[in-house]
Amino acid sequence: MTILDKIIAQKRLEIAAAKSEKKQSALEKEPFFLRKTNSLVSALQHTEIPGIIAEFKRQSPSKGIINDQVTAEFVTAGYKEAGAKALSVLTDSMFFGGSFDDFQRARAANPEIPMLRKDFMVDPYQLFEAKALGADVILLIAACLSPTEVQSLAQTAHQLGLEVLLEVHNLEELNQSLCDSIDMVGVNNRNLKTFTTSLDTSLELIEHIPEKFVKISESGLQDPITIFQLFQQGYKGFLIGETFMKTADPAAALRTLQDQLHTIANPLNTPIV
Ligand SMILES: O=P(O)(O)OC[C@@H](O)[C@@H](O)c1c[nH]c2ccccc12
Repeated sequence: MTILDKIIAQKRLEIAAAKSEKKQSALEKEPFFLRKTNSLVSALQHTEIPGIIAEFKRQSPSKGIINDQVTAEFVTAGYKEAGAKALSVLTDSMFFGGSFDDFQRARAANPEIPMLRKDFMVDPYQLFEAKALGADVILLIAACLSPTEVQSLAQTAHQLGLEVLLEVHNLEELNQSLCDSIDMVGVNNRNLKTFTTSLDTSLELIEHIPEKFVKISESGLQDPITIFQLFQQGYKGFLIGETFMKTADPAAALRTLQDQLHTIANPLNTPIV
């Protein structure tokens, strides 16, 4: 059993429990359910420097605890202030230490920015949950869904006004799971079996992703020059968690990266004396 299998098995148990506690019809009555969402596609489409999607991530199966000293509202408000184009907040508790509470606190602190509910989505009920939490975007991971499931979850997400980010790790997943109902393709540089990250994944897959999808590179990103190279290859968004979260002040780490990206994009923009 791979770690992904374990995560999905646990997720199905959690979903069954959640359904018996709160019906889908009750989720539809929650205050955020009818909220108009913020578009990640529009936020990334016309960006002149790499668009950073800054993630709030307390822990991961590969690294254990990354940061347990900070709150979601403090970090995400700092991320926005530092120039993040969007936020990603983990809601999986068992493996990533996230929670609905983290998501809601981040949402309340940042009403105007696109927010991704980062979790393992396998059931339409979770899309209703995402909407009720105030999410704008959901993630569908090709490695744990059949192509038919990707398509039907993506369609339901669209009916709820949520945008869809499809995550792939290799060409096979890309070819099998890509469909018209998704908005963005995220290439995950992390191999889910070995947990190692290789940016070659992003470099190799880019030419196979049709023009119309906004492209996002995910995981293991740190170096501004590399991020800029991927941007020049066609990636608009960059999903970054650990690089920021492993520091005492994640928003300050993002600010440094944003400054470096601006300098690379505009090297002559130094004051003339
Ligand atoms: O912390 P990193 O290496 O910057 O990676 C962020 C993000 O890409 C990663 O958390 C992630 C990508 N896809 C996922 C799916 C589930 C949980 C987490 C993830």
